[in-house]
Amino acid sequence: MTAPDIAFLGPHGTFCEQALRSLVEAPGSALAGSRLRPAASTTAALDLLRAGEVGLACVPIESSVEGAVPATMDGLVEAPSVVVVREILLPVRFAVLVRPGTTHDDVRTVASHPHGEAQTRRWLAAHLPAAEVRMTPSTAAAAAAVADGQVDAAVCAPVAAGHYGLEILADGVHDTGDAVTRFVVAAPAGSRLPAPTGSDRTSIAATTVNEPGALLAILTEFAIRGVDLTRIESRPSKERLGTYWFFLDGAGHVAEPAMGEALAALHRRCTELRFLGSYPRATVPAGSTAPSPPVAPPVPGQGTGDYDAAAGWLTALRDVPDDALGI
Ligand SMILES: O=C(O)C(=O)C[C@]1(C(=O)O)C=C[C@@H](O)C=C1
Repeated sequence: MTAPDIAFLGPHGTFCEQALRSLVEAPGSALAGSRLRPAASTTAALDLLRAGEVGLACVPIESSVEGAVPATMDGLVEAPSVVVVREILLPVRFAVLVRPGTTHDDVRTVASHPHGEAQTRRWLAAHLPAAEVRMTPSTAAAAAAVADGQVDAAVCAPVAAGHYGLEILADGVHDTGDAVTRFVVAAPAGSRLPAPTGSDRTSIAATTVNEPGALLAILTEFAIRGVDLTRIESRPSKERLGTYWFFLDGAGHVAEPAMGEALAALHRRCTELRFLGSYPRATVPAGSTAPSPPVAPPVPGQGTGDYDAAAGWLTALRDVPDDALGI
């Protein structure tokens, strides 16, 4: 199989590119040799995937400091469907980059991605209080804008300095230490899912009727099967005010009975249900001081073996020979 082209949030020098490279350049990666194609936004990266111009798209989905990336959440539920096949956790460290020779006093404008700005807001207020802050579609787009002379400084990844011929004015810039951003790699719906590893995550998006307890009923389908929910978000359905997509991530793989049964129950219960993928749970790379996300202990009686035993018991109850006594 030839390695697929992969779109990512560009231009070159984004955290997204670093995250993707950590996957593609890992020893033995099935993606070695993939062509990486920068896209102007997360929406554009997912559009390239939907248009069939790339086989995969890597986009940021959430930050430990700033939360969800709304454009990605919205992009994941659009039609035609896509599925997440990998997640990547990347510790993020920001630098302030400037054109060579620029000093603190020269900085009148500073640009970054909204998540970059949100993670360095207090630092900027303390160190560049007079600078006007502008938003760009990515942190590397901010670095490119500095190189073009459109702004004086960018809050971005230190690697962007090499891409755009910039200098580091300040490094290790953050308001909250040990920030981690989570990225996902999406494939067209119908792609073969990664096999269960024993430590997986499944993502779905669901809509439901507006009645008391409707969301609780969804959550209950996971709770009664011992599925640890790792994230819940809502986004407007965009049809009218007050209607939402609920995005849920849970520990487990759709191929496992607990998760599979929970999803089947949601299929009966929800107005709309989108399966957004089952993929291995990522951990923060070794060497980082940032902690990996917590993992809940397994719930007794809810393992695959327990489900198999229960299914066998039920089959035996039902499987009565045709000539057996009865009424
Ligand atoms: O702009 C980038 O470099 C990105 O990869 C996006 C992104 C994000 O969406 O959160 C990734 C990491 C940082 O938190 C800031 C920006």
